[in-house]
Amino acid sequence: MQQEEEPKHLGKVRVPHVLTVAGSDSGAGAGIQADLKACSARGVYCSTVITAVTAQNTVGVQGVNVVAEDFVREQLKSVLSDMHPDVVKTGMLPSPGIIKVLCQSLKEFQEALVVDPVMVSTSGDVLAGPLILASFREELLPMADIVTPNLREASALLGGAPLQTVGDMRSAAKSIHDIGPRNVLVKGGDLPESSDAVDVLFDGKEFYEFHSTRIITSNTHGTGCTLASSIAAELARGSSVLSAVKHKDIEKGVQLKCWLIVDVIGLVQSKRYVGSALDYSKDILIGGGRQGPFDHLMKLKHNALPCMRRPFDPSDLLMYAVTDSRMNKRWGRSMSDAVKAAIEGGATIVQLREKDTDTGDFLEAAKTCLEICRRHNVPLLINDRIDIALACDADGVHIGQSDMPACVARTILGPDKIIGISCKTPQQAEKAWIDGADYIGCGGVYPTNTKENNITVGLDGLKTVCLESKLPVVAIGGIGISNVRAVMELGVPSLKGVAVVSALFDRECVLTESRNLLRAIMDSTKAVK
Ligand SMILES: Cc1ncc(COP(=O)(O)OP(=O)(O)O)c(N)n1
Ligand SMILES: Cc1nc(C(=O)O)sc1CCOP(=O)(O)O
Ligand SMILES: [Mg+2]
Repeated sequence: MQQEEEPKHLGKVRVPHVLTVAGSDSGAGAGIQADLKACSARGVYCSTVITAVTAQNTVGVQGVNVVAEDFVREQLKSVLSDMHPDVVKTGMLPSPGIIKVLCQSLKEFQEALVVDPVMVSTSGDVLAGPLILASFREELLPMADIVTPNLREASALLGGAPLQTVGDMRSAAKSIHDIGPRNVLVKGGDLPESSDAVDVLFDGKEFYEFHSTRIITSNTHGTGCTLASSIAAELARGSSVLSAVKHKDIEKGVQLKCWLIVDVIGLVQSKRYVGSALDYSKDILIGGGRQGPFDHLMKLKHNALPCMRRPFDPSDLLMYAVTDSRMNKRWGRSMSDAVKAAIEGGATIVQLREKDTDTGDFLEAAKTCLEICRRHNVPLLINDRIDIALACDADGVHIGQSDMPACVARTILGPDKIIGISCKTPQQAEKAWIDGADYIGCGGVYPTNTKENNITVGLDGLKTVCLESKLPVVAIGGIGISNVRAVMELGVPSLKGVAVVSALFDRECVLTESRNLLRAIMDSTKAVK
């Protein structure tokens, strides 16, 4: 009997999807490249139909090569007929013919439409002439769910009178609405003499003003594309929210403008996102021109810090200092003072293990500790708290068997962060390896007062785990200057060092204890060789 074929979509999740129809920017600050990054940052898939290839950098636009209309049609057909995006977002549309082709395709497929009427680049280069303007007005705008002109574009769409006040923006929004789009967002980022940035939305009935603090930066290339893409992404994500809101309100018998609610929320979120990315990117340097790109994913600076993070090196586990807030309190020192002293005494890796510190205080202290660690090229891990590790961009986390599963932590933290897992058995060590951990902590080697109800595995238990482990091992639990030799002299290659809490931090002078312990570790490793 022939087996029935399993439906291809079974068990798969459909993800929100924006198609951008725009030009490529070789400098990657605007255009297709900005749209891809913005959608990715907002958690939405982005497909691309390229209308033109520009030679462009932070100085300006040096050249434009328009893609043939037929080939734009072919790209549109490929994406729309197969991938069914939720929203189409347009950017640079360099010829009336391309606008016509796009409008024909959109009529066939009926997706929601966000139009960013790109006419003048932020460097001042004109990207669309009068014929294109006419096509925008006559063909594309009447189909748009939302159009997002800046002051110059709004002025161009309406015959050229400059917009100088919020009042002018309101009138312009209304006049553009008369052309046919359902919503008009006039962006006032360039409005003269205003301390905050004001955007005006008109939905055909009411005006909404969105105020945000103006961010003083020259890294603004691609802001318009990014905002429009982000709005498209929010719309793509919101299609299910929309039906949920509708359903709830029909049940309550309340009349609500559902589309607008979703859209206004989406706009606020989009503006907030662009503001955060601009603020983050104020001090990044890419290119020598007047207007640089910004960092859509807000990650680039991490790699540019003076002490760059390096890949995990198992020999970092040699003397692993694990902090304890109660001990620091007892001895009247801050977390960062304790960390600094341990590092100066030779700690090769640090873990912040703070069981009773408030989240806000923990985060601030972690940032300070991270600066110290980066300066000394010592990795900093956070115990249990993946949120804190992410928030301060620590080098990784240490988690136990009852904490978040390591494979989930790996998904959240990505491939570059260090993940350590506590293991007491070879089976746990095997699972840690499968789950993508970088090292395991094995203990308690000796009884300890630092961790309540901790099972002691002894030197034998440690040795068994080390012999089976495919990952490097650090020993923990009751280890100090008096017994470190016995641990290190097990001489199993996977055993890379010892992790200690009280032997360093429940002492008067962390620096002295660290130096002495390191000397003892070094002596015992020499003895093993
Ligand atoms: C290096 C190292 N090894 C083991 C542990 C213990 O982690 P866990 O089992 O999650 O217990 P808590 O530390 O969270 O009490 C560790 N922290 N570090
Ligand atoms: C945090 C921790 N984990 C352990 C384990 O066995 O997994 S023992 C332990 C406490 C270690 O503190 P001290 O060095 O003061 O004994
Ligand atoms: Mg834990």
